Amino acid sequence: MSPIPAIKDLPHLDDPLEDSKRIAAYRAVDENLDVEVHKIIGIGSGSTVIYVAERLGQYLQDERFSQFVSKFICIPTGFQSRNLILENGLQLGCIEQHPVIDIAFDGADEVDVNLQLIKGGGACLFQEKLVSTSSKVFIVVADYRKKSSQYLGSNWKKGVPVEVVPSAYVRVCHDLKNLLGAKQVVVRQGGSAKAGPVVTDNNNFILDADFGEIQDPKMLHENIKSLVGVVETGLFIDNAEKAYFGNADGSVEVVTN
Ligand SMILES: O=C(CO)[C@H](O)[C@H](O)COP(=O)(O)O
Repeated sequence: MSPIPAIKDLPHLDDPLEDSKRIAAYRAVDENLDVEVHKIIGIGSGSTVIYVAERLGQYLQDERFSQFVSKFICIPTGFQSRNLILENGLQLGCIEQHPVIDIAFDGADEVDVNLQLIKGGGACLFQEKLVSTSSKVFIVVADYRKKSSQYLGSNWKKGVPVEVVPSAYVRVCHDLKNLLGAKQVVVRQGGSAKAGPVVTDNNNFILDADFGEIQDPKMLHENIKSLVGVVETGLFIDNAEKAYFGNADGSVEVVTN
């Protein structure tokens, strides 16, 4: 057993960007987790949420909190998230058994002033949305680059991620361009790690649809969702309660809805 490291005493990591992710995640956990109340915890995906799971692992090692945290059931948003839960000694659960989650933490690709989000840069958007919309409280953890300068699409230039059923991808590409006005739609590729498209944890494809700056993310989400073949969009609407943005100087900006 060892007490949770105090944030002010943490040694710097090799990369200041990593410091900013870690400080956002640690602060988000410390300020929002109530070990006596929260029992079912959603754990998102990406490089920032790694530090959320790490912090929960530290709580588990602290004798003041261990009896509570050892009983937490953590609900993953995909393969990576599942491994984070296990690697940090936390109990893994599934959303079929726990459809109501007390609190969830996840990263984001861009966050606007109203806490509307673009997510899905890691291709986990469907399960991330399932978990975040099943949570009583949803907290976003991000580094400073994710804070939108104005509209969604100002910072994240890769387009809105859209998860589609594989047999429908050509039809959805067509509809995104011709019905909804996307400037460009690409089928996300595995790159050097895989010839051909990325296949999600749900065996679907991801389309990245460039709509430029998005003035009405709610309407765009609803329009995309209405297309046949679309499983889910990476626009997370009216869901996040707070966002923690870590800065390179070690400060954290907290935005609340
Ligand atoms: O939506 C996601 C994965 O689908 C991630 O949460 C998002 O890409 C942010 O990742 P990171 O914390 O690495 O910046």
